[in-house]
Amino acid sequence: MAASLSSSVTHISAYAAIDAIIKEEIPVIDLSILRNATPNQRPQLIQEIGQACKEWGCFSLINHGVPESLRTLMMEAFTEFFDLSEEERREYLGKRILDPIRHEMGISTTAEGEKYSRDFVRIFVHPAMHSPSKPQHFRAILEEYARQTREIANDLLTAIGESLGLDESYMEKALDLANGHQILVGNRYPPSPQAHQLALGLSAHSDTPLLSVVMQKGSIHGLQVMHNGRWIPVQLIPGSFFIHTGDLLEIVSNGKYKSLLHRVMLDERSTRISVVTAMGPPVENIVAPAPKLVEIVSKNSVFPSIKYVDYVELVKYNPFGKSVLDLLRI
Ligand SMILES: O=C(O)CCC(=O)C(=O)O
Ligand SMILES: [Fe+2]
Repeated sequence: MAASLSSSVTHISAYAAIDAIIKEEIPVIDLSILRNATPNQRPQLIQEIGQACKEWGCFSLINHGVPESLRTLMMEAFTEFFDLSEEERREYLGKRILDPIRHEMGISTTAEGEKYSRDFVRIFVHPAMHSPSKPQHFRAILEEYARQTREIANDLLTAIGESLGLDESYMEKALDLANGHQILVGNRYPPSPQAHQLALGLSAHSDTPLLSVVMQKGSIHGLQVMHNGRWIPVQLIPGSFFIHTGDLLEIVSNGKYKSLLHRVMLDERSTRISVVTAMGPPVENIVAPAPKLVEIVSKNSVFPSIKYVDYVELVKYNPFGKSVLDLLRI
């Protein structure tokens, strides 16, 4: 009896363990299916995207249509940028938050005193296109990569709007995505042997814009996402993009889709490079909860209206050590 009881307990706990693993699998969305869906097929896909945004705030995107050759060229161009001499990169160093090209290097410290180490270059690529002048072909590659990833972000934002019950064109029109503000960031994280006692590449944060599209080089994983109170390492499917929600989407959705909290851990032996592009409305636009969601979801606005640039300034100069979304929440 005892034996059979214990074996059935083992059986149940094995299933529970499998269940836990399944539950922790980041959702996968196939963009080609969404783009080619018939009107009958679309609602199911919209629902899957909505569920991924609500439960996870992120998903892997496969069959996205960006050729692997372009992704590789973009990675190589950022790698070459980081390999330029300090002298050559100096003109972009440490300027103001709204400068079109901003480069920073080395170790930073959070408000809580946590140290983290990464080099990055952040470039505004739309509606006005900017690019460092080196390496030589950077601008052409950047322009094409930005265009293709912008199309992806905009298609997904339309679908996300639909998943919130908004009209098909709400996101595009209310947020003026055709003139939207797109940022491209190249990140380089150094290896960190245990003896250095430096574990973090980027401290826990959420991204400001609506939606982020992440690509990483090779299989050096380091990105982690907060899910149900735990940090989950992201194992990127080769060739996929990793998509996640940002603060402005949390505002537009009136709190229904939370902005994803994420961080990056350093690898003991290898340098990791990632390229992140994020899409927002034009920087002078006012961002507010969609009126329909205020009526349907809560009868109240969870957030006040705020100009995108003002939000960016708040994030940059926030002295409270608390997320700006939490400070704004009504
Ligand atoms: O390196 C990554 O995978 C993510 C970087 C990131 O979170 C950011 O640039 O905001
Ligand atoms: Fe981020």
